[in-house]
Amino acid sequence: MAGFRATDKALFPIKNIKTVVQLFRNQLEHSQEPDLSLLSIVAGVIENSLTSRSNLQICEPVEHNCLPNLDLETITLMYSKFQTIIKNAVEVNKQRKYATRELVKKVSDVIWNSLTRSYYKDRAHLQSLYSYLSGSKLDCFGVAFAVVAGCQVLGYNDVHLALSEDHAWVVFGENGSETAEVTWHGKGNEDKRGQEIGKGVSSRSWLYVNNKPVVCTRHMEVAALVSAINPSLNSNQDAYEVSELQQELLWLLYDLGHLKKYPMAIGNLGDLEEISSREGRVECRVLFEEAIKSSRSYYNNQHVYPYTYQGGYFYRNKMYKEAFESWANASDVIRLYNYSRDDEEIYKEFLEIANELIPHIMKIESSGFSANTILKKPECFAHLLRFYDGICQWEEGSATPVLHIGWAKPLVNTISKFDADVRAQVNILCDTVQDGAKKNAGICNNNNNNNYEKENGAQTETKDEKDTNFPTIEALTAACSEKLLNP
Ligand SMILES: CC1(C)CN=C(N2CCN(c3ncnc4sc(CC(F)F)cc34)CC2)S1
Repeated sequence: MAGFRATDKALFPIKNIKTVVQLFRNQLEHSQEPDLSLLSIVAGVIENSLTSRSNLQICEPVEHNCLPNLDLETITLMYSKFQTIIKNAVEVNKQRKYATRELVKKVSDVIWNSLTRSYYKDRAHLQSLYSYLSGSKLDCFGVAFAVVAGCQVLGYNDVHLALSEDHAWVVFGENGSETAEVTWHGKGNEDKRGQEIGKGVSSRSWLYVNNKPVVCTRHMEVAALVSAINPSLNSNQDAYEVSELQQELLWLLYDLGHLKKYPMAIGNLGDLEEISSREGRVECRVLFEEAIKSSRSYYNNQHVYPYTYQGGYFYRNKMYKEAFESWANASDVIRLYNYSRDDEEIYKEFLEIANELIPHIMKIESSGFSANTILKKPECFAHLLRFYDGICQWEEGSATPVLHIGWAKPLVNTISKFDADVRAQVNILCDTVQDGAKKNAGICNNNNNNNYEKENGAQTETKDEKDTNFPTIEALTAACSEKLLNP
């Protein structure tokens, strides 16, 4: 059983970050299960008190990492309140070892029906049990987390959090073989709570990551609540103590091995390290590489965010060739999915890369001041083609279109910045067509006569002599723009 033990209570009143980390360490290293409701309440109290308007007190510089007084009374009251809400609402059949779909749905209903009627769901700081217990508000992730914490209170340790890159649900039963929706997703969509995770069309959408979600252990659920800590004070400032606490807790979880199978949490830690790196720790660049390795090792390389974490890092550090490669790798992931209306988040990600970040880079690079400009590098052109090709292939076979005229101008603008002699050095190789995975007519084959069948997208490599068998880049560009202009 989990629990708020004497060794934990002895740490109160908690006055600094070091002691909060100690509480998490006690919970994580103790043989029993870490107590999700206790840790979520503690993290939530700290976050909300340091990011709420009311508390813009200037911390005593002496302590520097000063925290609001976390006294035992406050935490115990909320901890008991959550236990009472759950235990009073759900009678437990002691004989059952595993949760049933009815039980999971019942816990989801208890949380769902106790939420404030209507509130701005995308607001920050709505992810913790503190938010639920003090304001009856939770965001989409927060509802799923609260359901898992509720099932832990009832003793069902088979119920675990399953995470895609933009959604959360639960697994339960023997070997976690059952799945259930427990929260909503996106705006204006009917919630599917109680249903098992789609086997149909939706399962081929990015939202369900081709059935390769991060299925959490209890310890990884602690990593999820820590990852969900939101230090933002407003749209351009963070509360220093909150992000420092998040960084310390992520390093604790990293050292204990609980981030190994959690690419996004590793990426979060990489972002925090880029902002303020810790002595004696690996460079943030290594963390972004580890997140990619984790996705490749455990999730069949079906996750996009590890590459956009890395691409964002390269972009911010003016490493544009490397950024192009990361984004092309992200595009190689998305090309095998079918775009569905639930995939807005990743659509916006690719739209920003294609129509904001890449054009910005092209503008800088063609301003003529950069000596060793990427415009002379055929591998940069190759990465860009692979990036655009992946988005085109993403659209192919999808019920919902991806591209529209708004994509065409920046795309053609970008491609035309590379001189013919640079473009000529890019050799487009075609994979043999394989069965099974998403087949597609690449952006180039419907407009030229060569057998430009491709599976998993066009491979490109730089080659010095021009190879006449392959489509000229003009044909490719024409194909691109023709496809864009007449979808
Ligand atoms: C490269 C980016 C644009 C930067 N931040 C990104 N994030 C992606 C989402 N984030 C996450 N970080 C840890 N765990 C999770 S679980 C989840 C889905 C939600 F519905 F539960 C999201 C998410 C953190 C921030 S992707």
